[in-house]
Amino acid sequence: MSQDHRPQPLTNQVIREHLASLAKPPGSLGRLEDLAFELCRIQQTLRPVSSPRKLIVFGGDHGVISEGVTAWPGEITQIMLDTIAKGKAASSALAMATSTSLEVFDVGSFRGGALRHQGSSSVRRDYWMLPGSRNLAQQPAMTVDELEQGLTAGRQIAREVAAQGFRIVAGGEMGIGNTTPAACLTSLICNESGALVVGRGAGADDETLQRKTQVVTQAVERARQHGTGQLRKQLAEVTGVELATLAGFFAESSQLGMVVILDGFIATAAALMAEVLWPESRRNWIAAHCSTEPGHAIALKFLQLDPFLNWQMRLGEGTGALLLMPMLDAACAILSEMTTIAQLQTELVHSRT
Ligand SMILES: O=C(O)c1ccc[n+]([C@@H]2O[C@H](COP(=O)([O-])O)[C@@H](O)[C@H]2O)c1
Ligand SMILES: Cc1cc2nc[nH]c2cc1C
Repeated sequence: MSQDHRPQPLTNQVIREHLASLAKPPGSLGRLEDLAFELCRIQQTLRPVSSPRKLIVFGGDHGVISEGVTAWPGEITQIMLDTIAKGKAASSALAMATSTSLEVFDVGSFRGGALRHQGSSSVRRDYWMLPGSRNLAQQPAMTVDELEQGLTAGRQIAREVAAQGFRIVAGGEMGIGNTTPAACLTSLICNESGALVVGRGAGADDETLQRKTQVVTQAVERARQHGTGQLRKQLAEVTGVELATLAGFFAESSQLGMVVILDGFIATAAALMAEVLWPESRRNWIAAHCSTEPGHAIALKFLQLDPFLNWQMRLGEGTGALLLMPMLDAACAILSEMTTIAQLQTELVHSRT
């Protein structure tokens, strides 16, 4: 009889027993043990790695800003993408501090098309596809074909990153106005009211918040009219270019076996889209933190992800994901360096003889 030589999957039980066998009271490293567990489970080894790692920041603009849903002008998207690539933004600083590679893609800023063939910036524009999404208060933000193009671009970028040898990836975003489509997607997918998922984004005042809630509520109502059998049509109504690309990136990164670190509210809204399009993509995801945007906790609960940090952050750009990187190193270190309780018992016996 021929024997099956395929490697047996590493079960959750084996991982738990291994963590319990290390030289400490069982469970005493708290959430660090949960993080170590996740790395073992995803990488299917008791000696996981936390590097090499890379953050991709995806940029896009949003036609809906003409409704007055954000405190900032759209031009800031482009300026911040350049600032991140030049090493002068929060994400650049944290990527440097955590030994994480960083690449910036403009996939849909208003002016990206005009800048596409200028080689002077380190922002990549080879996947640029649209001068922003359309105003989702008035019409579908994207066509189904455009949504598909965004998803495909994100999947292609994930393949590039995997081919470069990265084992841990994070996806971040930069897009003035993008908490509006993120709130729409969260409301639509998690079946929650607009009022519960809308927040102040990058600093909306009371009036802006009220307008934004109305815009989100109405757009989601319109999207729902397509019916659940028309998922892509529903999503295209209320999404954005960087969100679509992120969704493809998250889904394909899982498919390729990389560990995916999720960032804030917008990144998680893109992850929601990936999960409904490619169910079980979430198996390779780790939620770094919970943003102060009220929709974020709702989206994470839907994905059954328990965030590791709660640092009252709401910046985006992948900053929350970057903050978790040193903790991934810590989780790998306990697994590779610690001795076992069994060893302590042996030493105890020796010390008594
Ligand atoms: O990551 C988050 O949780 C987060 C929460 C609020 C705002 N942001 C960032 O702020 C921008 C969107 O805010 P807004 O108000 O213009 O929709 C966008 O560039 C995001 O990266 C990010
Ligand atoms: C300055 C600024 C930086 C950002 N980074 C991510 N979103 C942002 C929004 C603003 C406004």
